[in-house]
Amino acid sequence: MWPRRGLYVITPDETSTERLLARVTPVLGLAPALLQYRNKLADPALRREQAAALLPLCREHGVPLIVNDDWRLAAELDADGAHLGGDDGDLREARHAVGTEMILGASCYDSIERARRAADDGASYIAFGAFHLSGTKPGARRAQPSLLREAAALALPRVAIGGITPSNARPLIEAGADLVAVIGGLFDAPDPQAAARAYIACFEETHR
Ligand SMILES: Cc1ncc(COP(=O)(O)OP(=O)(O)O)c(N)n1
Ligand SMILES: Cc1ncsc1CCOP(=O)(O)O
Ligand SMILES: [Mg+2]
Repeated sequence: MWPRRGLYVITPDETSTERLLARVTPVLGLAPALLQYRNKLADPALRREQAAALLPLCREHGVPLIVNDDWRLAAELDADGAHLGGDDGDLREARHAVGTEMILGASCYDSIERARRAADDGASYIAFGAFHLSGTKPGARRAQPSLLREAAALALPRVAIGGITPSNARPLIEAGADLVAVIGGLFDAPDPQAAARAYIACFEETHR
């Protein structure tokens, strides 16, 4: 059973596999709930290489590896899961193909309807956001924290994403975020490991 609460680390766009591993390792050492491999600069061969390189590292630290966008690659590599957005294929088809064990996350943006559909189609978690302006994805659709409360009825772990920092994470956790997914707040920080500690502390200090 994967952890249903805590920090969800997403990798930065990094074209050097060596540098990617060096950047991710200190954060993995803090045992975040999940790690997602996401790289919008990589071609298919580099994506395969980098996801495959992250897998043993994640296993060593006991952190489930989620592959962004591509459930087939996740299945092929025997990763722990995949994250699917609106342009990343059919969730129901993916669930049927990968079986019940694999973690399949779904982007629901600002839509409770989308979240209901994702729940019906076999999502393991539902992700909402962006809640704040994201430097990584400045054009991302924006969502309100009240959506996290509304989504409690779906009884799936709720992920908040988009411009989340240790300073603005607490209200989202109070509103119902079980996991906070972060790229820039970690990897643009001068000390990503210290930043990861600060996010983890938000969960320890915020009770619902
Ligand atoms: C945990 C999590 N939530 C949302 C997203 C965004 O997925 P998507 O809308 O497909 O956008 P890209 O990440 O592909 O740019 C995510 N990756 N992870
Ligand atoms: C992939 C994605 N989807 C909505 S915002 C976002 C980027 C999240 O990165 P950051 O934590 O840097 O805002
Ligand atoms: Mg996607």
